[in-house]
Amino acid sequence: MADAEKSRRTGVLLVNLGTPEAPTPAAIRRYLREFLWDPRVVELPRPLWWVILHGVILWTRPSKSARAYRSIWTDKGSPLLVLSMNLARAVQSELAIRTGGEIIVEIAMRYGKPAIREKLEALRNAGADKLLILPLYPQYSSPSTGTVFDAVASVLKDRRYIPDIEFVNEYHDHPGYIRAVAKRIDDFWCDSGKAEYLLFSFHGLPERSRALGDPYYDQCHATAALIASELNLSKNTWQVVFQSRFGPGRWLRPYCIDVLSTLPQQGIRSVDVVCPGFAVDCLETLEEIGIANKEIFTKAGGEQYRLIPALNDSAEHTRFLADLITERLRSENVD
Ligand SMILES: C=CC1=C(C)c2cc3[nH]c(cc4nc(cc5[nH]c(cc1n2)c(C)c5CCC(=O)O)C(CCC(=O)O)=C4C)c(C)c3C=C
Ligand SMILES: [Fe+2]
Ligand SMILES: [Fe+2]
Repeated sequence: MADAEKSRRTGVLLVNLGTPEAPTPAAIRRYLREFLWDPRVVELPRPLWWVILHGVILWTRPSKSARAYRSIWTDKGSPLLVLSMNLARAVQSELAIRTGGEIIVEIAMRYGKPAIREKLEALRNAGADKLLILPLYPQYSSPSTGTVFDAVASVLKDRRYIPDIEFVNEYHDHPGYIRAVAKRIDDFWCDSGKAEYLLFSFHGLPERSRALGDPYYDQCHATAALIASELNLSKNTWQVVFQSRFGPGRWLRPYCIDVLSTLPQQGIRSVDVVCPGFAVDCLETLEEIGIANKEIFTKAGGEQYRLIPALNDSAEHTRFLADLITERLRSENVD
């Protein structure tokens, strides 16, 4: 390809969290060592956290998590990785139809493989001199979105030439995203009937992050309210909860498990749970929400409990992300 032709290409890097390479304690230990050492993920002073992480967490958590990962692992690997790769392929095809070969899409994981460094190299080698970084987190938080920026900056720090860069830091209220999730829920209800109550469950965050200015809590509430309004849900039929608490401190509330264990006492026997903070299904949706929390609700007297799948590589998700990417690239050209 001629150089002039090459230099017109834009590289899109989709980034998700990352996942262990196998559902084994050893692989999970390697994954957690990298993930939990990120200062945006655990903000304790380094020497203290090093002792806790290496002295306690990495000895206890991997075998417990291995059981959870084994319950959701597929023939092709971890759902988070498989579904993220399928989604990236679908977005690449959609953009190829819309723009020819002008936009190249890659998927990287913040922790583990495929690494951000490797995929940024691949985009450079493919002739992309303009980059759009799109973390697959609809709501901004420092430990999810913020750390993607750190990782990209750390790769580019070693380069002489810094490409033109666009960083999408959130899309929590984008009308296309809201419509896509609302349609997902509506399709689920058309196929399988509607529960009495809908829980919007988001990954938790330490309460302290909110106090320090992280917009995550407000953005989660805004996303849920917009979806509820798109679906015309009445006020007392849905609520926002937070899941996946880690460690002993106070995290964003109400906790999903607390609400699930009290709903049956309030006469609510059937619940659907949707997770609009997760672009694709993963351990936190499939195991924690889909399996473990179902048991909590049933034990408390609940009768019907269902997890509504994430957008994954659906046509609605693919089209929305392709729209978001083209909008952002177009607005960058206009400015
Ligand atoms: C919105 C996205 C996420 C935020 C915010 C987030 C914050 C956060 N997470 C932990 C600790 C753990 N998270 C784990 C799994 C996990 N977390 C996210 C997303 C967000 N995390 C996803 C998509 C997953 C699933 C990964 C997969 O392989 O499918 C885990 C590991 C699993 C386990 O052992 O339970 C931990 C640990 C903290 C401490 C934190 C913010 C401070
Ligand atoms: Fe997490
Ligand atoms: Fe979890």
